[in-house]
Amino acid sequence: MPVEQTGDRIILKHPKGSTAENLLYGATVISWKAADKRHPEPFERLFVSSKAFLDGSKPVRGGIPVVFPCFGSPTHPDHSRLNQHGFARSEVWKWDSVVMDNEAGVSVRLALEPTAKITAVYNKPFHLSYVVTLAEHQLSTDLHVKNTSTSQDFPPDFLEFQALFHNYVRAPASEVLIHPLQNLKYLDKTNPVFQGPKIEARAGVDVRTYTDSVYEDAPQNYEVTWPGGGIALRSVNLKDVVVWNPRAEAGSKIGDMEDGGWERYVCLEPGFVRGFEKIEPGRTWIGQQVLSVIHEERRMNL
Ligand SMILES: O=P(O)(O)OC[C@H]1O[C@H](O)[C@H](O)[C@@H](O)[C@@H]1O
Repeated sequence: MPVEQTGDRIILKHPKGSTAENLLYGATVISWKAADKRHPEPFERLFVSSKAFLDGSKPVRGGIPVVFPCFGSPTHPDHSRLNQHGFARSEVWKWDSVVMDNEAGVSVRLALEPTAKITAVYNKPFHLSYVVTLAEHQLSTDLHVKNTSTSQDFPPDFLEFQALFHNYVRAPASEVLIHPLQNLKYLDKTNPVFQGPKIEARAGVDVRTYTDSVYEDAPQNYEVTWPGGGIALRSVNLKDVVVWNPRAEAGSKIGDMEDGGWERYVCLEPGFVRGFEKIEPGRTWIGQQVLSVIHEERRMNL
């Protein structure tokens, strides 16, 4: 069976050998295994901390948590009672359907609607659906956000939100380079005194020191490479991108981070996180990303 649902998770298997695993909790992708031309056996492409909680008691430290409707601490009045990064990553989503099941891709849809628990902290009408698609060398995730308000009032009952895919890309963190981010404006969240905006001077961005940078109006087409491997990331409607690695400086203070875990991943997170996306009643917004295996050695010349 290309799609298997066990109690709390969904397993996708592509006929060419790649696999993915999705928890209903947070709709979090916790595993994506894919081969490349040099390694014909599929291997893990995402990082999940060995100390991560997978039982629904805490957002998963790793994989691809879905951030909605706020990124970081809430700044919008509609989000004032929410935790950091919102509720989508810490609610149990519903299984919806198999969207596609052929050589082109194996694809499933999960959904999240207001529950009493959500409404107690976020009283806005919405419907989320999340489509995860596995191809031989690719994983795509699409978040559909619908404003389900039927209000005819003026001004309209807008749904205002931020959204982001918090990808923990498994990689030798001390050796990765991410590009193209040069000349982009970014906020440096590691700096308690002056966050910016600053301008990125580097052709290839590394994470050898504690990094938490929010790039604005980015190209939505990136590569993270290291000697012997890499992942390409393309996004749609996610104009910003965050690069995060806590290193020991901040990582050693994260309770569910395994020792030295920061050496084994870089977070490359496409999102709409500067300002707010705003949709009218009845309207749907779609944010999408495609993660692709890079097959050949593609080291930047810096
Ligand atoms: O610990 P979490 O709530 O999962 O957040 C983990 C990280 O997420 C993003 O990358 C933010 O830019 C960071 O500031 C934050 O530390």
